[in-house]
Amino acid sequence: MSTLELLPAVDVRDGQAVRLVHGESGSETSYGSPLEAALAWQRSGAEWLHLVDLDAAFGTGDNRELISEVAGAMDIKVELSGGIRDDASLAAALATGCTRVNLGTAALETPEWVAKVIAEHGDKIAVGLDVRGTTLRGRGWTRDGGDLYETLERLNSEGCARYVVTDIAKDGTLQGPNLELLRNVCAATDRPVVASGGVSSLDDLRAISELVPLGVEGAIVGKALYAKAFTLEEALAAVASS
Ligand SMILES: O=C(O)c1ccccc1NCC(=O)[C@H](O)[C@H](O)COP(=O)(O)O
Repeated sequence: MSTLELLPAVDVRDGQAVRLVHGESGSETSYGSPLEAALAWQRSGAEWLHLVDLDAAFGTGDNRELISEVAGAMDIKVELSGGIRDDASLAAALATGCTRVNLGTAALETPEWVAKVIAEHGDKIAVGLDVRGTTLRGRGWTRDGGDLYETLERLNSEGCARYVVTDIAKDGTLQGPNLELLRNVCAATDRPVVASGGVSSLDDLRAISELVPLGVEGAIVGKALYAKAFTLEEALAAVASS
């Protein structure tokens, strides 16, 4: 069985590495320099970095130069997310040298553009399915954007390579991942799924690892690492032996 990939998260707001609760603007806890955080995860053995420009996601500006600096400093693969909604922001994201980008709002608001860039860029494009219940949320998770399973069916038919699935109710809460949601999404697609939101313990990571045969490829871990619930080295060892 393949090993679950781990993607430690660096979410950037106003130049700082932060974690939010339920993705809500204003709920930030700050964890200092994004570059230092990213380099620390790399030193600890990460193969991936999940890098988010929260200001771009919320429409409160952007951290484009800093994001580019962080991505450029990495020897590991980078997944870039936040505010990538048109040709200019996609070009800027890809120019960082990142391995892939996550589109969120655009998949809900400009589906024709998303179909076009999926056709052009293949597996450099993932779509973030950020849900409350089964309702998708866009614009920094502040606006409803349609039904999860209808959107998934459309994206499957357009050739979307991969989904990053977040239960907003769990995100940043250390309450454990929504395993049922992950199972349901895996049942509705044959594309790989990256789980995001709520990981609180090594047991959570072991539980997500059990979904690898169903199609879960990776897990994003944010708050638990910053809160020192476990180290990244411990997490990598836990998934390697699952
Ligand atoms: O990814 C986005 O575009 C985004 C937009 C608005 C609010 C939050 C957003 N992302 C948050 C993340 O990707 C978190 O890093 C990730 O879900 C980790 O969650 P957790 O392990 O619960 O801290």
